[in-house]
Amino acid sequence: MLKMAEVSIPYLSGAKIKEVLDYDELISVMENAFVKYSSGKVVQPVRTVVKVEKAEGFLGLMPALCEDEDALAVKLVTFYQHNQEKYGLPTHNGIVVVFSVDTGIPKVIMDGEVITTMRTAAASAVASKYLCAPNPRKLAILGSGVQARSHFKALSTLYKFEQVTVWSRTFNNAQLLAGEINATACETAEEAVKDADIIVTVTFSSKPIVQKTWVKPGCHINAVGSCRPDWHEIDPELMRSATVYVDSRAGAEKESGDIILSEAKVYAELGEVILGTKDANRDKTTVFKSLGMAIEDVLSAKLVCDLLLKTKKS
Ligand SMILES: NC(=O)C1=CN([C@@H]2O[C@H](COP(=O)(O)OP(=O)(O)OC[C@H]3O[C@@H](n4cnc5c(N)ncnc54)[C@H](O)[C@@H]3O)[C@@H](O)[C@H]2O)C=CC1
Ligand SMILES: O=C([O-])C1=[NH+]CCC1
Repeated sequence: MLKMAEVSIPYLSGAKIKEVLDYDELISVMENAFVKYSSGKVVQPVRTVVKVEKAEGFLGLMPALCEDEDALAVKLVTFYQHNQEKYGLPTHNGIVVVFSVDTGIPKVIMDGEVITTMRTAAASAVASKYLCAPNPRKLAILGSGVQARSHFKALSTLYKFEQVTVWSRTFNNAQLLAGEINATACETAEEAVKDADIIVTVTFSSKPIVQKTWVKPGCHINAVGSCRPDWHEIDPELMRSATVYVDSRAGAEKESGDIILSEAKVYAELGEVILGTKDANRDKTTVFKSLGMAIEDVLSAKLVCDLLLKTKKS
């Protein structure tokens, strides 16, 4: 067995990861991540976040261990909301470091951007699968960045939508995305969400972008932005009147402005619904408040290792 000083740690690029990951497989890996988390099989402290005042950015430290899955890793991720407009760079960047559970020696370092992009959308797909009413016809996407695109792809693996609408702060960006995915660009968020069966909120807004009176009763909302305690994307009235599901109660209580500012009650973790210990209120308006969990990254990274190491050997 090699000692740390003798190890040369391989690096897997985002391009390599993109070649091997697909949404079908990731959706089932995310389902397992939620189950393992909500059955107490995961050691995962709430994310440590360092604010980078100068750039209005944040660095998040996200470790997790799941002995059942022989998986120990940490994601280090930055979210710098002005990167795109200032530098033409992605707003989320990072790496995942995978360790041997047995020896604690780092095995692989890999890009964290592609994993973040894809696993977040796969997580929302799992939430939609369990929480939305049967046969959703209309999808509304609020936001037109990286997650807007990945959510469209992930949700399209589960559903054939008759109508997809896009709203973005800048109408031109909504049009651009709508052109790519054959959707309708809307001038207002109200118009976009009208009669939608599934709504995805994927912006950096710190103020609500969707109001209770605009949404069809019984719709399902994947609320994916607003990962700070003083940011929210969803109208507090809507939060209080919906059945609210989260990825992690501990994370939601500390990090989610949508929950903290509205004082909405969390009904269940998504993992509890999958386990069957909490109901999926499909006939009611449901919100899945996603903050992102380290175990999602850890199990995604394990999948990448399995796929790429297998590919290498054959
Ligand atoms: N829950 C989770 O696991 C994850 C959540 N996120 C969050 O999802 C959101 C979207 O992420 P990406 O698509 O990667 O970012 P992005 O930078 O690619 O896209 C952001 C979108 O938000 C819009 N936007 C920015 N400021 C806005 C404002 N004040 N009002 C309305 N729209 C605004 C931009 O125009 C753009 O359409 C972010 O809040 C991000 O932190 C991202 C990764 C994981
Ligand atoms: O889970 C994650 O990686 C993130 N959640 C919000 C910003 C990044």
